[in-house]
Amino acid sequence: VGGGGGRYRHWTNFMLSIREHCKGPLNQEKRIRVSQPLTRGPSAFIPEKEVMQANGLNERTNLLVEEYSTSGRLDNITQVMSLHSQYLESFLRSQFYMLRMDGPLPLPYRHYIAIMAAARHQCSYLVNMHVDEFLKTGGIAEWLNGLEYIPQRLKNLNEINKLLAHRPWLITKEHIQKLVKTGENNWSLPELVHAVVLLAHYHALASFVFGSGINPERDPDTSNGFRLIAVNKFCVCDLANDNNIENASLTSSNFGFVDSLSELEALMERMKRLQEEKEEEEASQEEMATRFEKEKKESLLVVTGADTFCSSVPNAAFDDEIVSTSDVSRYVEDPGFGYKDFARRGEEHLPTFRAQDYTWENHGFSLVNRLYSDIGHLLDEKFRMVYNLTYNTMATHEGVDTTMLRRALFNYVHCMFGIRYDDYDYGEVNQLLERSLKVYIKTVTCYPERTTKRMYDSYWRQFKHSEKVHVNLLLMEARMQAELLYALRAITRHLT
Ligand SMILES: CC(C)C[C@H](N)C(=O)O
Repeated sequence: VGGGGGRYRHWTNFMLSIREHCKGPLNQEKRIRVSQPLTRGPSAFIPEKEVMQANGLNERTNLLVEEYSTSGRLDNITQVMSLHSQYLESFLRSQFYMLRMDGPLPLPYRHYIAIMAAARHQCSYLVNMHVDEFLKTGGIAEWLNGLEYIPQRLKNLNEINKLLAHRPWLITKEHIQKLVKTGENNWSLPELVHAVVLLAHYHALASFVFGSGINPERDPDTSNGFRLIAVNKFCVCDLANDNNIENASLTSSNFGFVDSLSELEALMERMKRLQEEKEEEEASQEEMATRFEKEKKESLLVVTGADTFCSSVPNAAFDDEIVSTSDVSRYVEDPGFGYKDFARRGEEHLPTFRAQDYTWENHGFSLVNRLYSDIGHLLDEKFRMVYNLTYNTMATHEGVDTTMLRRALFNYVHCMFGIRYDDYDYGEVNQLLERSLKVYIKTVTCYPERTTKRMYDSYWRQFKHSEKVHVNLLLMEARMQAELLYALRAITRHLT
C-alpha cells in the first residue's frame, strides 16, 4: 500500500469505519460519491481538469521544473502551484537554492531537516519526498529509523523546530545561545540560519499541502524500505460528505444565511465602503491599537478542526492500512506541543510583536543575507511576489483592486502570531474576513493537518479554485515570514 491507489482498497472496512464514526445512515448515492472522490489528480480539493488546463498551456512550468526541481519531476505541489506560474518561479528558485546550491549545510542534512519540519505537522507527503531525497543525496539510511538514530547535533534542533512550528514567539536568544555554544555539537551561525530557513520553509509548505488538499504522488517510488504510508489526514466524515455533523461556525457567516452570490456582492460592497471611509478619516493611534488587540484576542478563540471535526479519528479509519507501516511520529519529539490552545486555557498571553521594531525589510533580510548569502534576496523576491500578486479579479468580476483583501489575509496570519503593523487598521480584517474564512485560515496556518475539504469548500463559494490556491500562497508566505521574524530577532539579540 502506498500511493493514492491503495487508499480505498479496504473499501468495506473504510465504509464501516465511517458508519461507526458518523453514526448516520449512508445511502447508496453517498457511497458512489465517496468511491469516486475528488482524489485523482494533484489535489483532493480541486478537480483534476482545472489544474491540468493550466498545466497544458504552461510550457513555462516545464522549463521551470527542468531547471529548479530537485526530484526532476512535476510533482503535485508544483502542478497546483503552476496555477500561479509567476509565483511558482520564485518559489522553486528559492527552494532549489536552499536544497541544492552552495550553502552552509551538507545536502543530506538539508533533507533531514525538511523531514523534521514536515513531521511536526504529520505531513507524510513532504516527509516521503525528502526521505527519497535524503537517500539520493547520500544520507545515512539508519537515520530514517527516527530521531534516536541521528547525531546529537541534529537532535539539538528539535526544540527550535517545535517552537518555530507552533509558538515562535517563545524563541529567545537563550535558545540561540544554547545551539551555537554546545561544544563539539555546536552550530555555526550560518548553519543555524540555513536550518532555520529550511524549517520555516517546510512548516509553511506543509500548510500549503494540507490547505490545497495535495494528493500523494501517483507513482511513488517504493523501492526504498522507508517509505511511509501516504494518507492525508482527511476526516472521514468529511470525505463522506455526510451532513449529520453540523458545524455552526461553518454554516453561518457574518452575513447570515445568504446565498453565495450575494456573499460576494456584500464583500465587494464592504471593500468599496472601507476604501471610501479610509479617504474620509483615519482612526486614532489608540483606536488602531485596540482594534489589533481585539482581533488578536478573537483569533485565539476561533475554533478549528479539533473541536468540530473529530480530528483524532481519521487515523482510526485507516487502521487497517496503517498496521505494519511506520509513521512520521518517529521524527517528532513532544508531539503534544502545538499552537497554544488559548481558547481553552487562556492563561498564557500572546505577546505583541511590533513589526516596525523588527521588520523583514530592514532587519530580517540583511541578517539572513549576511549569514547565508543570497537567500535573503531570494526570499525577499518571493515575499514581494506573493504580496503583490493580483489578477484584479474577484470570482467573475474583473478590474477589481483587491489590495485590501489580500492585505487582510496576510496581516491576519501575522496577527495570529502576535505581529502588529501599527499603520494597519485591523478593523479591515474584521470587516473583510468572514467567520468560515477565519476558521480556514487559522486551521491552515496553525493546525494544517486538520484541514478538511469541507473547510476549503465552505468559504468564498463563488471564487475560483485558483483564487483559493492564491489564498494558500498568501497564508504560506505570511506564516514563513512570521517564523523567520521571530527566529531572526532572537539571533539579532544574541549577537548584540
Ligand atoms: C485571493 C484573491 C482574492 C485574489 C484576486 N483574485 C486577485 O486577483 O487579486
